[in-house]
Amino acid sequence: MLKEYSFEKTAIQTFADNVPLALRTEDMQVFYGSNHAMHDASLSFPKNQITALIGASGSGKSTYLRSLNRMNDGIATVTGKIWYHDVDINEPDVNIYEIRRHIGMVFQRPNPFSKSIRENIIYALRAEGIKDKQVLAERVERSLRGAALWDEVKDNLDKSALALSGGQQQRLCIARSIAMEPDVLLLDEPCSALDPISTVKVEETLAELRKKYTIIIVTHNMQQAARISSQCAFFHLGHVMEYTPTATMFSNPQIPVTQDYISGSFG
Ligand SMILES: Nc1ncnc2c1ncn2[C@@H]1O[C@H](COP(=O)(O)OP(=O)(O)OP(=O)(O)O)[C@@H](O)[C@H]1O
Repeated sequence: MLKEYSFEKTAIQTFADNVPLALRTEDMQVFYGSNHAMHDASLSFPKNQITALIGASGSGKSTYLRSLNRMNDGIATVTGKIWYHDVDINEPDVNIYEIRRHIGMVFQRPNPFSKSIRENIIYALRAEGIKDKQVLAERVERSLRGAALWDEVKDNLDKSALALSGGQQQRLCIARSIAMEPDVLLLDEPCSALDPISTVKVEETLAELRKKYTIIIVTHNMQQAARISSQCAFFHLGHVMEYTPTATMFSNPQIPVTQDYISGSFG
């Protein structure tokens, strides 16, 4: 039986004024009808770092992540503020397509379009009005290199994306996201459908991408969170309970619920 923990006792780090932030939420609450799925989530995400969101199934990690680029529009009611630079992107009048250009998302299951590798990358760019062949070719190469896929596919860009392995497809989805040159990349358990070798490739890719992008990743895999993230947020039953440097979370968790989760008592 799951112990009851106090939601009053949390350990949430904030950052000094001189730490540049890519994104910040203030008192975010999410409701699916009458289900209050996320309570008072106030977190800051430093630029060019990887932040991992961890917690048991149903704790609200995806709900929180999806709210960051308004993917919950029409599905849930999200209140509170989501600061991207000086703009509260949770305001109804902001352009959500524009937001998603800056805050891209990669999903759990690789979901390439049923088109060629090249087309997967340039589809959205064309929709943005980029027509110049040279520019498109450069973006294809840059994005595939960024996602550490270029060497494996450069001679087969017209091959169907669906013929790639699962791990390659996921890196193609990352390439598709970074082709839009976002600032922030949200990843919802991007490795859960991948084998260990593909997982290592994706993790290496993320470590490289961090130099250019801010990354927020949901993962069930605590070893993965420990390997790749600078800070970690632990979610429990729709509450952010602890947000600390990753080394602290795994070696010296601050509150009982995190200690129990990390030590495998539940989840
Ligand atoms: N589309 C939806 N409609 C209604 N309720 C939802 C929806 N998505 C999530 N929920 C509810 O919100 C709560 C949090 O779910 P969420 O998927 O965010 O958790 P999670 O921590 O990401 O779980 P998992 O690790 O299993 O993906 C759960 O009670 C879930 O049933």
